[in-house]
Amino acid sequence: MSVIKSILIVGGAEENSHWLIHEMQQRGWKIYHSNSLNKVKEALSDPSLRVGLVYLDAKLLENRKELEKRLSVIPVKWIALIDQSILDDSKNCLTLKRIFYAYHTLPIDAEQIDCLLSHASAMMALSLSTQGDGQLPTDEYEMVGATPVMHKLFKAIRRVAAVDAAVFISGESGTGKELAARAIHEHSTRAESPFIAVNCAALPSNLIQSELFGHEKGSFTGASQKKIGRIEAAQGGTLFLDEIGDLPLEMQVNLLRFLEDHHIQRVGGLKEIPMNVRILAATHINLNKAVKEGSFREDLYHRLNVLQIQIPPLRERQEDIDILAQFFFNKFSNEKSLQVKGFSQESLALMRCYEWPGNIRELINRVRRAIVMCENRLIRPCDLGLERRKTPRHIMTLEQVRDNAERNAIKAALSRNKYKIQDAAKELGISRVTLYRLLEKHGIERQIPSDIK
Ligand SMILES: Nc1ncnc2c1ncn2[C@@H]1O[C@H](COP(=O)(O)OP(=O)(O)OP(=O)(O)O)[C@@H](O)[C@H]1O
Repeated sequence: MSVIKSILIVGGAEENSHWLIHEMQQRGWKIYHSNSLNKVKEALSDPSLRVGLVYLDAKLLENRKELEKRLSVIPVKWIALIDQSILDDSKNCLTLKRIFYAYHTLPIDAEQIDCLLSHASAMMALSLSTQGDGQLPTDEYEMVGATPVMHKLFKAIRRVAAVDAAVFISGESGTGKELAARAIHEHSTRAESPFIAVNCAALPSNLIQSELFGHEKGSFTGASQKKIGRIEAAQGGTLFLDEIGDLPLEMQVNLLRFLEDHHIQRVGGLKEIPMNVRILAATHINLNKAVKEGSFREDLYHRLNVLQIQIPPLRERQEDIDILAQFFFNKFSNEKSLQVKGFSQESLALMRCYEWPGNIRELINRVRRAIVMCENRLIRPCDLGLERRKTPRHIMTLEQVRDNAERNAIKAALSRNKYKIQDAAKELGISRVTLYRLLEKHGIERQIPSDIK
C-alpha cells in the first residue's frame, strides 16, 4: 500500500487552508495544520509524517535565514505554495532551491498537489531507508506506488477492506495481485486471523479436493493422518484463490457449494463444518471470455466477482519505475558489499520506456541480477539486460521525444555557457529555478556557478 500519509500544512489564509485541508483529506491524507512553524510539535511525533506544505508568502520570506533554519530542522520534504511573483526575486529562488523539494504556484490545483505530495513522500521515505532506519516508501505490505493510478488502487483496497464481500482482483502476471490481496486482508477486521493463499494452477489435479477441503484419516490410500484443508485453515480469516481460472470445472462446483452454504466437508468425513472465511480471487486470464467459452462457471464467476480491483501493469505507471527500482535496489543491495551506488541515467531512461511484460516481478529480477553483475559504481543498461531493448525512435511516445529534446537543449545551452546557470537559463528563455528543476528532472550533472553560491 501507499506511504502512510500525513502532511504538515503551514500557513495560508483561513479559507484557503480549509479548502486545501478538505481536498487533501478527501484524497486520503492525514493533515496537521499550523499557522506557525513554532507550533508543529504534534505533527513531529507522527512517524508517518514525511512531507510538508508551506504557504511561502512575502511575510515569511522577510526573515529568510530564520525561515531556512526552521524549515531545515523539520525532517520532511518541503513543498512551497507560492505566488508567481515570489520567483521574481533571485534570493527567493535560492531559498526555494536550497530548502524545497518542489514548489507550486497559486492557485492550487489539488490533483497536482496530491501528485507532488506523493512523490515527495516516497522520496523522503527512500532517503530514510537509505539512512538505514528501515522505513520504506510503503506501508507494512510493501506496496510501492506514487502515481495517481496507484493512489486510486490504494483507495480501492481500503474501501473493499472495510466490507466483507468477495473481491475479484484482476491484472497481468506479476503486477502485485497477491500483494493487493494481503493488503485487503491486513486492512480488514480479519487482520488478526489467518491469510491463506492458494495457487489453483499449482494444485495437483488428484489432490485438489483434499488440499482445499482437507481429509479424514484413512479416507483414501495414503491418507494416514487427518488433514485440515486450506479453506479450513483460513477459518475466521481470508482465503486468496490465485489463478482461479485454472480450477477444473468439477472443483468449481464444490467451491460454489461452499460459497453458497458456508460449510465444508472433509474428504471421507460426514460432518458439515461451518466456515467463516472471506474469499478473494485473482486471475491473469480473461474470466469473462472463459465463461463464454464454457471453461468457467458463470454462477461461480458472479459469486466471486462482487467487488473488483484492477491492478495496472507497470508500463501504465512509468513514473513509478524510478521509485520501484530504487526500492528494490535498497532491498537487495546488501546482498553484495556495495561498490554499486545506484542506476545510471541511461539505465533509468531505458527502464522507463521498456514495456515490462513480466511487470514488477521482472523488474525485481532485473534489478537483482544487475546488482550482482555490475562492476561499476552505477548500474548500466547491460547489467539490467536492457541494452538492446531500447525503444526504437519511431515508436517513442511524444512525451519521450519531448523529454529527449528538452534534455539535449539544456545540455547544449549549459555547455555553450560554460555551465553558468543564469546565462544558460537566459538563453533557453526560462527562469533559473525552472532550469534547476529541469536539471534535477533529467539528472544532468552541474557545477554550481560562483554567482549564486
Ligand atoms: N506495488 C508494489 N510494490 C512493491 N513490490 C511489489 C508491488 N507489486 C508487486 N510487488 C512484488 O512483485 C512480485 C510479484 O507480485 P505478486 O506475486 O503479488 O504478483 P501477482 O500479480 O500475484 O503475480 P501472478 O499473476 O504471477 O500470481 C512480488 O515479489 C511482490 O512483492
